[in-house]
Amino acid sequence: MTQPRTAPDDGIAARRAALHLVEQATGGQRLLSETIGAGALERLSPPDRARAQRLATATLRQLPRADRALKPYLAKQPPLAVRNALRLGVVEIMEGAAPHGVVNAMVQIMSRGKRTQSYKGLVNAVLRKLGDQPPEAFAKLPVPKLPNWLRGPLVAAWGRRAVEAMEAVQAETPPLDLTAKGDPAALAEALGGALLPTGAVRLHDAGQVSALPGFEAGEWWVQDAAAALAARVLDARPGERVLDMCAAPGGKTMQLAATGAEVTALDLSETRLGRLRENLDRTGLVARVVQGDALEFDEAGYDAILLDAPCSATGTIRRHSDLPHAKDGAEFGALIELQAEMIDHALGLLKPGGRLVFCTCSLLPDEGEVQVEEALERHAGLQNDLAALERPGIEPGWIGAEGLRLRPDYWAERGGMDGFFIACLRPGARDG
Ligand SMILES: C[S@@+](CC[C@H](N)C(=O)[O-])C[C@H]1O[C@@H](n2cnc3c(N)ncnc32)[C@H](O)[C@@H]1O
Repeated sequence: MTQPRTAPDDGIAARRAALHLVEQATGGQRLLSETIGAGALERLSPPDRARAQRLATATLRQLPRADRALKPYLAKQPPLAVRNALRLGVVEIMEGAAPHGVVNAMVQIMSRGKRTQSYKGLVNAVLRKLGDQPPEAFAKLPVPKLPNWLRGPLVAAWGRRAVEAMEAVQAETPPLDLTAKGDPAALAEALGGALLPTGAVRLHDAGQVSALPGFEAGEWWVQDAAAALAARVLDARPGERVLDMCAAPGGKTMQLAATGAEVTALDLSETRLGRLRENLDRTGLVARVVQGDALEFDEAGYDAILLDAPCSATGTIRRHSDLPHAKDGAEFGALIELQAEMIDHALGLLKPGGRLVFCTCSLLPDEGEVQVEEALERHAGLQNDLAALERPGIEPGWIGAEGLRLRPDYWAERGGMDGFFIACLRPGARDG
């Protein structure tokens, strides 16, 4: 698939860009963030960029349903670029787009590519037939299942019914969650959103984020309701020295800075720190930004450290539907080792009486509960402060023996939440 063009059109540029993203995920095992980071959407207008991302994410979310819907019409599989065009087309139709517009756009896109032009008749015929189907036919297709490499460990950890409930939430377009810089109730009212019990503001069908009121003025930032809880558990106070150890792009840094704490935001990635700086500029919040490896950072004496460690990100699949297609779990072992090293290093940077909040956006106990169990074994006197997890809106049933476990199927009727694990650790006299 060639790079997208920018001229105003009938959604052609956005759809071509979406196809490029889908092709990279399904054929190149590249996450959308990686393809976008490499400049895939740079030549598009902001609305087309948002549309391309939305289309690619929806297509990857519904891929198994699209394949089922297409199967009766395909005697043999066409090349991947054509298959992905059919998948994208059928998902748009499933989600209520006018079939003739989708068919015309896809036929045009096929006719522009050397490898695809001979398939434009097939694309035309198949999408027209699918466009004639009643929308209920798509709604009855089975809920997409997670791939076996991930489903197996999740069923072992949480049980089959819980995983099915997570898959049902992951099959839906997630709402947009915002964290307010000021009063969340006022923000919810201004944007017509719902104020969640934990203080996040939830919007359904929000559209292009940067076009929402208050974005330019930095009155809020996008942050999943579950992700927002880690900084709440840390409960930073004005004047405290706080280290955000893996900080970029800065959702939690902004929460910490908004408390009046003296925040240092550390991250290995200069590119991601660029986004953190933009976020601080937009919101007018202040933090000291440091680029570096957390394991080599040796400035000690912090009152509190937030360690939002690099992880499998398996808790974020409802927002990042590319992950199950682009990943296979091969690198998770190395991440689990890195998380343990980071916990040990962070404990050594706390001042006596300090606290470490460790969190990951993972559904795998190896990146959450097991990390805490093993840290307690490695560090004599280390305390697991479960009382710190009792924050407004956090349901008692979410708190386990090792920490706060959040899952996509919690608040399912409200649109779910990302999977997260959060724990608050306090070194004893013999540790730290
Ligand atoms: C889960 S993300 C952090 C999200 C961030 N806390 C937020 O709320 O916006 C993990 C971060 O760890 C960073 N990272 C990975 N390895 C690192 C290391 N050795 N030292 C510091 N940061 C690292 C990545 O660049 C990434 O930005």
